[in-house]
Amino acid sequence: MGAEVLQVKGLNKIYPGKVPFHALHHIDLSVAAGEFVGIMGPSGSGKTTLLNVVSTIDRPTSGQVLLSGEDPFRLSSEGIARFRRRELGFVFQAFNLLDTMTVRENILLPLTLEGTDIGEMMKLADAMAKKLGITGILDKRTYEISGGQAQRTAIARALIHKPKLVLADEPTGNLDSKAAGDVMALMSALNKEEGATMLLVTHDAMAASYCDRIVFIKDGRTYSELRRNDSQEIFYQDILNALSQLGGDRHELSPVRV
Ligand SMILES: Nc1ncnc2c1ncn2[C@@H]1O[C@H](COP(=O)(O)OP(=O)(O)OP(=O)(O)O)[C@@H](O)[C@H]1O
Repeated sequence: MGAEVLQVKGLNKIYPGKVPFHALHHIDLSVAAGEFVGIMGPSGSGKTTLLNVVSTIDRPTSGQVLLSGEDPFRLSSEGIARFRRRELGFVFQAFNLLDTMTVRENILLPLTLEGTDIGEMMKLADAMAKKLGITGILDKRTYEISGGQAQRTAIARALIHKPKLVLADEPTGNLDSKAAGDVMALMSALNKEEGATMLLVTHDAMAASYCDRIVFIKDGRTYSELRRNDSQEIFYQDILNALSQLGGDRHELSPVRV
């Protein structure tokens, strides 16, 4: 593990409104280079809010978010957009692929936007597709592929430009358990082999058990933390125990969103 890729310091987020809502209270969180960290907590605890602020989609009310020591919120709005495109990779529950494009074109999107040389792009796409086991579908359109293949495509797109940090919001939320396990195993392999630093939000203890460390949040505050020391099976049990201590009813901790 290297230097810290992400440092969140004393982060507060208050949603303004007739009745302002204090969604995050003084969050401190660090993610080291090469780490794979999961964020878990009951529904409404602030996980998406935290991910939105870390990903520069939303601004902190106070406190700091540093990515490799740099505060992106000091940039102009155009600068923030460029920073997000270059330095971050995103994987969403709904895949967010462009369905007028092929799998290859989707994977290449971050490089196309940077104007990378075409020959270089093709080489990178082929190498990334091989790692994710999607070489055979590179010329298909996204409506011709399965959910698991769509998420692998999204992961390839998130990693192709070697971002500093990959942010994943419920990446297994739309997948059956077999496809979810395959996708998490691939994310874990890319984390280990490529040294990709990853931050994952999930309700799913199975998905979380692929992480190195889980940070639990409750009511907008960090509540506890678990590190994986033993086998994945033991870590999975530890996560289930921590979730039951965290409280919330079964529905709130269920992987099914309504
Ligand atoms: N734009 C907004 N304006 C006002 N309140 C908001 C806004 N977005 C979220 N909230 C509130 O902030 C709290 C945290 O929401 P957030 O979506 O971050 O929770 P979460 O842990 O991701 O929940 P879930 O697991 O259900 O997605 C909730 O009480 C929510 O109602």
